Amino acid sequence: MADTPGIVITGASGRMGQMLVKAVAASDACRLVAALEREGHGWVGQDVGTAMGVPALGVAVTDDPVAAFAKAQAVIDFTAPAATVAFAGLAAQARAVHVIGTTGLSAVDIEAIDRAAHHAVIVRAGNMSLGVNLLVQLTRKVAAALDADFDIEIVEAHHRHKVDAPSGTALMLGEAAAAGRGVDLGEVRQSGRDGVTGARRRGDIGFSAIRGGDIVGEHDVLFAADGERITLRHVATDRGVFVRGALKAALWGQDRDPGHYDMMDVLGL
Ligand SMILES: NC(=O)C1=CN([C@@H]2O[C@H](COP(=O)(O)OP(=O)(O)OC[C@H]3O[C@@H](n4cnc5c(N)ncnc54)[C@H](O)[C@@H]3O)[C@@H](O)[C@H]2O)C=CC1
Ligand SMILES: O=C(O)C1=N[C@H](C(=O)O)C[C@H](O)C1
Repeated sequence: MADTPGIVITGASGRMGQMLVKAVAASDACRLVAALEREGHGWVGQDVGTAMGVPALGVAVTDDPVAAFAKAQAVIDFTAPAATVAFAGLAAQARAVHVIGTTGLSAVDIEAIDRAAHHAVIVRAGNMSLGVNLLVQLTRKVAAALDADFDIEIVEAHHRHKVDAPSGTALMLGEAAAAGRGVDLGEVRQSGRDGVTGARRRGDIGFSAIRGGDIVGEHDVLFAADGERITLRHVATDRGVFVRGALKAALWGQDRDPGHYDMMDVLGL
């Protein structure tokens, strides 16, 4: 239907991109208006459905973000940091809602996204699933209830293709644990122990990353004290949980005031 929001999917050939293209094309609540890939990608110019090996969807893959965003009310973006920063500026110029799932963003990247959010709605989260966003809240509460006798360790596991560590989700959980404890994560973050590291520093928040096979995404927050342990765990077995969250965010963002939002805002948590 022409009056539903038009959506662009960036990184259309990616693991998330392909699932998002299919979900938008199948939805009654929005329309697929463009599928974007990087310049030189073999899919550019082909129908995105045909390229994915499903029936044609009547949308050719493009490498022109300006033309694609001009047709859209929302851009759903699971690509890579440099692309996402560029898309934030272009989506803001087009006044399209920009849903950002990309992880591995630096502090400088996030500042650039903040600037774009003065002009348009941006919803950004290292994890779009309902379950993880609830786990973030639980982590903050448990960390606030316990003192530093409980060592906090965050363990994440992902597929062999993932390029960033710790995962965006692990960092969300670490930020929540630090906030619950009333400390700055930057002061207590401990990533990548190797060699003679010395004993654990009281109050540190540790991160460990496992990479292998086709693991979709698993996160444990461990609170370990003398004589007892608590583990909070989320296991994603299907990327559909991220797709559902991203579509929800794209629709939620319509007619909102410009700003940099997250999935807590979208889910009302
Ligand atoms: N927030 C969340 O809930 C989730 C976040 N992610 C994040 O999303 C990102 C993508 O993940 P995957 O789909 O597994 O990766 P992928 O590598 O399968 O897909 C990325 C796609 O982006 C495309 N791309 C890169 N630069 C581009 C550009 N300049 N213009 C257009 N397309 C470009 C690539 O060609 C590729 O097709 C990662 O940062 C990942 O951590 C993944 C799943 C859930
Ligand atoms: O790269 C992935 O696959 C995922 N990335 C996100 C992250 O970095 O936390 C979310 C999810 O865990 C899958």
